[in-house]
Amino acid sequence: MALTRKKITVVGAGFTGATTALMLAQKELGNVVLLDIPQLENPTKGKALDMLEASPVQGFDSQIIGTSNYDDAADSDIVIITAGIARKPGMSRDDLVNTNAGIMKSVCENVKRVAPESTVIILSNPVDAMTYAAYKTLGFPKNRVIGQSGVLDTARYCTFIAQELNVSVEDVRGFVLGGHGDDMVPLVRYSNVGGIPIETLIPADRIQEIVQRTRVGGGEIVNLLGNGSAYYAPAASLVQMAEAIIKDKKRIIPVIALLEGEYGYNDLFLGVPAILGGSGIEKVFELDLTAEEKAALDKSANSVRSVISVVNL
Ligand SMILES: NC(=O)C1=CN([C@@H]2O[C@H](COP(=O)(O)OP(=O)(O)OC[C@H]3O[C@@H](n4cnc5c(N)ncnc54)[C@H](O)[C@@H]3O)[C@@H](O)[C@H]2O)C=CC1
Ligand SMILES: O=C([O-])CC(=O)C(=O)O
Repeated sequence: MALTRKKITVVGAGFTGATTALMLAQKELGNVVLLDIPQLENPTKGKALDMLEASPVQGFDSQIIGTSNYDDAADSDIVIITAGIARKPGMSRDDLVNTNAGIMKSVCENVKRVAPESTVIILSNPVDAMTYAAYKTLGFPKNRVIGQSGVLDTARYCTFIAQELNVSVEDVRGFVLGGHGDDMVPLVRYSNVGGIPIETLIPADRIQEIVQRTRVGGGEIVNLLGNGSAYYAPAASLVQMAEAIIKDKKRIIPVIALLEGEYGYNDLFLGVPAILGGSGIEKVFELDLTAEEKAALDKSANSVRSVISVVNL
C-alpha cells in the first residue's frame, strides 16, 4: 500500500497558528498549509518559507506552504482553526465572542467547501462557543468537530503539580473538565503522580491554590505578555490532538465535544474526557461525580450556555 502524507491546514497564521504549523512539521505529522487573510498573504508565505528552511537543519521532510487561498487547503485531512482576535489584559475570553463568531462562520463556510471530509479542531476563543459555531456552520458529524481546551488546561494543572512536588511532569496524571473559562473544573479526585493520589501528597489548601491558578492560567500569561495570549502550550496541545487523530492513537484526553445527554446536558459543547482516534472523537466518558464536582460542572456549563446564546449565525 502506498503511503501518502496527511494534509493539515492551519487557519490563522498568528502566534498560535504559526507555532502549531512549525510543531506539526517538526513531528512530520503531514504536509502543512498555513492560511491567513489575503491582506496577510505575503507575511504568511514568508512564515511558511522560513519554517521550511529550518527543515534541513532539523531534519524534517514535511512541506509547509503559506497562502490565503482555500483551494490550497482542498481535501485536507485535518483543519485546525486559530483564526480570530486574542484578548488583552483586562478582557475575558467571552469579550471576543462577536468578532470571532463572524470569523469562525466565514472560515467554516470555506472549510466545508474545500475539505468536507476533514476533522476540524477549533482553538479560537471563546472556544466552547466557537466550537458550537463551527459545528453549526460545517454541518459535519459531531465526532469530526472538536474544540481544544482540556489538553492545555490539564497541561497547566500538571505543570503546577509537578512543580509543587518536584517530580517529573511525565508522572503527573489528571484532567480538567468543563468550559474553558475561570470556572473550569480540575478534577482533584482523579489526579495522581505515579499512581499515588495527589490528595495524599499535597495539603488541601495548596491543592486549592493549584486549582485556582489553573483556572486563571490563561489570564496569568495574558497579563505577563501584555499584548496577546499564550501560544506555545496551546500549539503543543493542538499538535497532541492532531497526532492522536492522524496516528489513530485512541488517546484518552479531555476535548470539547458535543454532549447529547452525557452529564445531563444536551446540545452543549463542553470539555469532557474522550477517546481521540482516527475517527475523531470516538467515545465520551461519563464519570461519576460527587455532588460538589457536579455543581462545579453545572456552573461552568451554565457559563458556556450563556456565551453560546449570544452567538448569531
Ligand atoms: N482554546 C484555547 O485554549 C486557546 C485559544 N486561543 C485563541 O486562539 C485565537 C488565536 O490566537 P493567536 O494566534 O494568539 O492570535 P493572533 O492574533 O496572533 O493570530 C490570529 C490570526 O488569525 C487571523 N485571522 C483573522 N481573521 C481571519 C480569517 N477570516 N481567516 C483566516 N485568518 C484570520 C489573523 O490575521 C491573525 O493572523 C484567539 O482567539 C485566542 O483567544 C489562544 C490560546 C489558547
Ligand atoms: O487566555 C487566553 O485568552 C488564551 C487561552 O485561552 C489560554 O491561554 O488559555
